[in-house]
Amino acid sequence: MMQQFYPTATHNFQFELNKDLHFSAAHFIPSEDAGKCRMMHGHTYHLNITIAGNELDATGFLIDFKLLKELIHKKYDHSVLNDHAEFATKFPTTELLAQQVWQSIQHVLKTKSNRPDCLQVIVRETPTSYVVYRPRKEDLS
Ligand SMILES: Nc1nc2c(c(=O)[nH]1)N=C([C@H](O)[C@H](O)COP(=O)(O)OP(=O)(O)OP(=O)(O)O)CN2
Ligand SMILES: [Zn+2]
Repeated sequence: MMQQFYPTATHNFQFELNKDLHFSAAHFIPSEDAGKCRMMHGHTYHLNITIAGNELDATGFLIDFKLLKELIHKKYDHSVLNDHAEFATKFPTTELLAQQVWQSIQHVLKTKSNRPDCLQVIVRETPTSYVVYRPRKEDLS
């Protein structure tokens, strides 16, 4: 688990939920600028996902923690990130993975009647490197 202090997303929602999850995957960055990362290699990616909203569902959930894990872990664990359709025309950098995770989650949140939003995705690729992705206001529901 990414047990540390996280950068925080500022907002005025009443409820904020955070989910830590991790998955193992391989990738390569086939760019001249990527140095040794042009070669296939693997990481255990550690993620922190922030969801916020003012309304809960009938169960009293903002969103089920389990759903977030299912969405992301099932999709990427023990896979080659470059093989996924979303990385057919772009490289699976930490930045673009964080953006993609946000898009996958927000797509599902939009179907929920209580309409929570994903405000932040942190992807840690190595013990010393991580990215924080936050949507623009106009990207939210
Ligand atoms: N802005 C980005 N820079 C780099 C990315 C990236 O996704 N976004 N990715 C890589 C490589 O994939 C690499 O796996 C991670 O790089 P790095 O943090 O440099 O890994 P090291 O273990 O070598 O880092 P130390 O400084 O030795 O801890 C490269 N750059
Ligand atoms: Zn890498």
